[in-house]
Amino acid sequence: MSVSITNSGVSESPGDLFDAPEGSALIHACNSQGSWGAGIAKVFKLKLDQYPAAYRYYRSHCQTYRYGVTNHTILNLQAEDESTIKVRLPLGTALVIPPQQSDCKGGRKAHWIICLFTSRDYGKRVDSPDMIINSTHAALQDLKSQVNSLQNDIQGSQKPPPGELWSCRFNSGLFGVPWGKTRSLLDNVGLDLRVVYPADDTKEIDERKVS
Ligand SMILES: Nc1ncnc2c1ncn2[C@@H]1O[C@H](COP(=O)(O)OP(=O)(O)OC[C@H]2O[C@H](OP(=O)(O)O)[C@H](O)[C@@H]2O)[C@@H](O)[C@H]1O
Repeated sequence: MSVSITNSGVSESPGDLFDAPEGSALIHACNSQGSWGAGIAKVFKLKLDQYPAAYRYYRSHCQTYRYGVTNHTILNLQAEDESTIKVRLPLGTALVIPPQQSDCKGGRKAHWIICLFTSRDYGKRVDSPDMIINSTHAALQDLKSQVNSLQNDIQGSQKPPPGELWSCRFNSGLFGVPWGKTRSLLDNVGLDLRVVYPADDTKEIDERKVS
């Protein structure tokens, strides 16, 4: 039985991320290497007829950090004290890609694409679950600050801010992080967000909560 689970501004229900309404933002987890090679990212890329410009935008963003080492300080949530960790940008940040004109042709929906940089690498070299949680926490704080600026700057900007924020159960697939860990961060970041998951992903949130 599918249950819509709501906690603060986060709701969960079966659905397809790409069914998000016109003008909404699609959130997914990304690596810093500029690869949308598998998982839901691959669906984004395979929907290349839908988001080619957004992919190029993400990839060029990663390439600006490829050679220079630009440090970014994030909280180490596993430490007792408020200790921090130095990581390389764009890890621990969010890239908010406005709808790209060339992606919206032929009646295709205009979607914002939000890339949360939660692991530096992917595949066998993916970061540890603890490290992914630290980067996710930092990236969500960054996203909240950017969404607030976009919403406060309506007069100044050309584009309306993102409508609804839709997300998949990011980090829980190829990045191998139990969904409950990421969901706990979403519950505490203070963003209104709709999480959708494939109908066959029948694990309820409580089953995914980790001790
Ligand atoms: N249409 C849809 N609507 C809603 N939910 C959907 C869906 N299709 C699948 N899902 C679910 O969305 C969750 C995340 O699934 P993923 O494994 O993709 O993402 P992740 O966040 O764990 O890992 C990120 C790395 O995976 C990629 O691949 P590469 O690294 O490029 O090789 C990236 O690039 C990153 O690096 C899983 O629960 C899927 O069931």
